[in-house]
Amino acid sequence: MIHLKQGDMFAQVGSVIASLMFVWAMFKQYFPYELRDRLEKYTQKAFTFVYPYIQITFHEFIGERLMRSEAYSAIETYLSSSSSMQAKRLKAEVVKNNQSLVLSMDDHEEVADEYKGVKLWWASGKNVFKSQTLSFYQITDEKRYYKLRFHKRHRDLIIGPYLNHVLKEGRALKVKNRQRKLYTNNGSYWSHVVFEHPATFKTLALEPEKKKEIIDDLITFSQAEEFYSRIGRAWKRGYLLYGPPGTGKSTMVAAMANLLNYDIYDLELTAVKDNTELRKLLIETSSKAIVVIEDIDCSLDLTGQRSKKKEEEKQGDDKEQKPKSPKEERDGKNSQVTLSGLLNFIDGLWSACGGERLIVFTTNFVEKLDPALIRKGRMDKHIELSYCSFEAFKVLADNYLRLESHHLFDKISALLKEAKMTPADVAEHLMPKTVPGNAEACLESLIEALETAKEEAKLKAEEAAREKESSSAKEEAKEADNKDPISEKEQ
Ligand SMILES: Nc1ncnc2c1ncn2[C@@H]1O[C@H](COP(=O)(O)OP(=O)(O)OP(=O)(O)O)[C@@H](O)[C@H]1O
Repeated sequence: MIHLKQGDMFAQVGSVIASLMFVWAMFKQYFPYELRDRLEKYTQKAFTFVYPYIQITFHEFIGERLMRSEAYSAIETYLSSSSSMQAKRLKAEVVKNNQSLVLSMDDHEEVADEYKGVKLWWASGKNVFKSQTLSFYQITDEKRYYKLRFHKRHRDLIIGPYLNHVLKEGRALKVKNRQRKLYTNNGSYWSHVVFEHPATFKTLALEPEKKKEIIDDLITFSQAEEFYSRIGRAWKRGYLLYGPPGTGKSTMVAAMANLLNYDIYDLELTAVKDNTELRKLLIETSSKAIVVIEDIDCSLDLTGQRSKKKEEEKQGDDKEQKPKSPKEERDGKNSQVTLSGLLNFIDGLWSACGGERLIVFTTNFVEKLDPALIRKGRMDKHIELSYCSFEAFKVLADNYLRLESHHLFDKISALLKEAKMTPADVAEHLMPKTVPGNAEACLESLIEALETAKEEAKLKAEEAAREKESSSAKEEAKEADNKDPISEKEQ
């Protein structure tokens, strides 16, 4: 308490001195130059001696390119929590898809803060510049700043731990309030929309143990900044999601982003001209992001590029390159991104810029991918998403029909073991077709579809067995024909 009163007293002394300084600034021109210089030197000394406060200014813009300062915006967010309680004039900003309001102090307001029993003051202000005159209009430019004032005896505490605390809190609040984005690239530029996919791990149809393992892995990653820096690795992790179409690969990417509160950069590789453009796109991604390349096997002709190249070299294939067909052009075969460019994108020197990034590839044909692309260290975790199991079905039944058990579940469990059906197909049957929904009708429709799928699978298996039999009979006949007639005679 005494401390705070002392602080207030100093603040008053400070403001008297500041007024004197102002008067001095007005009248100093009437003094001879030499005297003025000396007077100024001694008044500065006296001022710092009497005025016991340190003042730090944080400008809104920094650098030659006038980038918005990260520290300024973290301070702005930090102060939004305390200033809304104290300041009388506030600015309002709507965030999170128009669902919440963030208040911050308006220009020329002052609020007090306290850290470990030490009081300090934050003031907001702005400088207005008249930059250009355009016919009748005067263009003005505003540059805002925050000023932090504290007693000089607390210098070490404020410059070190307190400012770190402000920046950390401010960044954390910003992440909490931010509206997440879904980016896509148009050539070498990212454009975005607000990311609003509702998928979560709770709604994802997957075996519980597998789900838990993935969630634990993701959370461990997101909290492992220190670990990654200790072991000297860039703070990023690669996920390869593979499996047939409709097994939830894209849904899982959305669930990952929702779990970790990350943005998604959906990279359309076929629209990227070359490796340089790819690197530029990578540099422009922020941290706390998932960079996803969907259907990587179709994106570019990267599959087994190395082995193909070797084969060509062996054959001494020096044929002239054929002109590309319109389909090839459309499919992005005109992109000059190479496998090595993509490998560099994943774990080259540039990949460490930004940090806290997941790189996710999805594919239906994992066996087609070049092993170098998916080796551990690049794609650290390989996750297979497959046909719907009974455990996965139970998640869908709970989501779609609010059913935890039903007398038809046993039948469905038995059928799912024999018939292959993707979660997407199962989900389609569980979609209510009437209002109000009829759960039993949905389950029966699923059973019917599973029985058909089972029948089809049986027919396919029989046909495959017949084909195998006839081809081995053909092989045997061929072998008999090729047998040496002399050795046969001898026998
Ligand atoms: N495991 C799952 N859990 C919940 N819903 C799923 C799951 N798999 C598929 N679905 C549903 O099926 C639809 C298609 O799924 P999704 O696009 O994620 O599959 P995919 O594996 O990415 O397919 P593709 O390989 O064709 O891109 C989704 O809208 C989702 O509702």
